Amino acid sequence: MLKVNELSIGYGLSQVVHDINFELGQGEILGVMGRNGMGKTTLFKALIGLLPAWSGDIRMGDVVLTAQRPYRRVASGLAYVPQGRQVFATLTVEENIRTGLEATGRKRIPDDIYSLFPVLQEMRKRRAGNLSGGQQQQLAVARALAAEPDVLLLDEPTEGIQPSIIKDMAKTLREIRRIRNISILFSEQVLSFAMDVSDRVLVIDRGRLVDEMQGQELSEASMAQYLSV
Ligand SMILES: Nc1ncnc2c1ncn2[C@@H]1O[C@H](COP(=O)(O)OP(=O)(O)OP(=O)(O)O)[C@@H](O)[C@H]1O
Repeated sequence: MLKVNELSIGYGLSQVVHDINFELGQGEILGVMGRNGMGKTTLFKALIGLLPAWSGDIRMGDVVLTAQRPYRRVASGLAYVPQGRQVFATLTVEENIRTGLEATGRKRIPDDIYSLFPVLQEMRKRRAGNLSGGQQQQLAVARALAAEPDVLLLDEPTEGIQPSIIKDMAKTLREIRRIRNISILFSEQVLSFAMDVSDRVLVIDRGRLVDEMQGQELSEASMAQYLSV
């Protein structure tokens, strides 16, 4: 599916991500875990094309995405849920979901979106700015899924969300994978969430991938040195 080879990224003269290599399998849920400032957001922005790669490449199957604009990457099957959600506060829920259709040329919201997120159907005429944090996160995921991606990128999906809602979100991601059979890459610091959803986890430390674990190997003990637990 998504393949990242020797990827380096930075800002100005300062390099933040160093020579990252990984591959996301078909239908796999893969986590990138690390503390604040380790380079997770930088990596995700480069994957979707909001930041240029300094070197290395990003591929979807045989298609090289590295120099493509974000909308081209969406057309190639990537979709991105940014950290902090960034829904359009003054647009309605339904209008927000429709913005996810733009790169695809399709007009119809896929049928499974409102069954995955019934609360969004109830609130589809409300302005997104009036939704709770958890509902906005659902909306951001729904908007990304409207593009019918093969790979869903989620940057710190639990940030600012209540623990009870975090459990629901883990369940929803597994359900999305079951229904759509897509691959999911997420970044995280919340260990319980990663334990709930991941097939596998990569650990990022100062911009380098330093460890890899299967989901069942995740524990407070195995991750203590990498997270603030
Ligand atoms: N626009 C920028 N210009 C310069 N340096 C930046 C910029 N954005 C981030 N950085 C630096 O890059 C490093 C990695 O930041 P990044 O946001 O990717 O980390 P993160 O792991 O996503 O952390 P967080 O959980 O806080 O979002 C940090 O040292 C940060 O200060």
